[in-house]
Amino acid sequence: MIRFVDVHKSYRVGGKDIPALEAFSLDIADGEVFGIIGHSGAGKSTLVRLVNLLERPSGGRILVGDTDMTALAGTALRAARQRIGMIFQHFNLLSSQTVADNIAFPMRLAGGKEAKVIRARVDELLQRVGLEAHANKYPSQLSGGQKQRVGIARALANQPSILLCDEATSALDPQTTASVLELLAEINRDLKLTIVLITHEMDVVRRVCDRVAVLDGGRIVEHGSVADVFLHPRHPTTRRFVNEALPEEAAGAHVPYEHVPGRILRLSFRGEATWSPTLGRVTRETGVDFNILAGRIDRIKDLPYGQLTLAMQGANLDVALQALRDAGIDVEELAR
Ligand SMILES: Nc1ncnc2c1ncn2[C@@H]1O[C@H](COP(=O)(O)OP(=O)(O)OP(=O)(O)O)[C@@H](O)[C@H]1O
Repeated sequence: MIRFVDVHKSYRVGGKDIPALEAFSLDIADGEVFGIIGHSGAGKSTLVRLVNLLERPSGGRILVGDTDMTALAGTALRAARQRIGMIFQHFNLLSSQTVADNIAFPMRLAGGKEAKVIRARVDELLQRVGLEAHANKYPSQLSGGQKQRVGIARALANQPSILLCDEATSALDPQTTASVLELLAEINRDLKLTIVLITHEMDVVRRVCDRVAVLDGGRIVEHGSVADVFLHPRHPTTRRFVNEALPEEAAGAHVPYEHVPGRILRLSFRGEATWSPTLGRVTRETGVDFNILAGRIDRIKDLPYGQLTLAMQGANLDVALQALRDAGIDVEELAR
């Protein structure tokens, strides 16, 4: 568990304390992939760097498991940091060292391991990130995606229980982003490692995260399961992020409703409900008519979901809507 208790952070700039993060409390559970999304300057990097105390909070406490990180210094802090791996947007690899030496670096730094143990661990990590054939190359000979894989292998070297990802896919093209996110999801599943991932893209959150916090101007404005936040964003900032990932036109938001007869409703289906013919059954049983204005089926991490924007009409419409809700479908009225 990573626990932030009433944490806040200011930076001293020109003799003044400028707040970067307002007081917040947040729990991140063991083994989850937790996303932190926000625009530039929202405080994401500050938040993630508080976990391993690369930044010290101005107030409050940060607990990692039973350890109060804010109470640590010196050797104890270095030991605690070894249990927290980190990857970066620009990879931060040592350009004069080979891939294998970059991966071995944190183990050499920590000390106490024989060269052959380090070599075996490097081989294992190269295999995990799919870079067996590149051990003796230098970072400049690798693609961006391969560099980030080296960054991931290096972050895992000392068998951390937490992996912090600071905009880890922001410098990568969409296809490479997808493969790096897949690798992170696999690592989370196999190693039961907690991942804290910061990003400015909702699509990254949708693909890999279990829960998400939305940061705006140094405040957490919304947090919850990705399915809840993604399908029912409440705060305007969250809505903007979701709309960037799912352009509103695709959800039917710009259909001129005034010319469409009936009530305009958005139905959201999750999991099993995505595949069952509930809409057909309910409309048949209640004699309600519907017209599909927009729709999609996709996944939020491993959860299939669907959203349909419908114009519905009929004397039994309220009965039909209740039957849909009873079947576990979220029903939102967009216009009457
Ligand atoms: N070392 C620092 N000294 C002074 N101010 C800082 C420092 N680091 C960050 N800030 C300020 O704190 C606020 C939050 O910055 P932070 O880097 O955490 O945001 P961010 O959401 O990660 O943005 P980006 O995506 O651009 O990195 C910003 O106003 C920034 O200017």
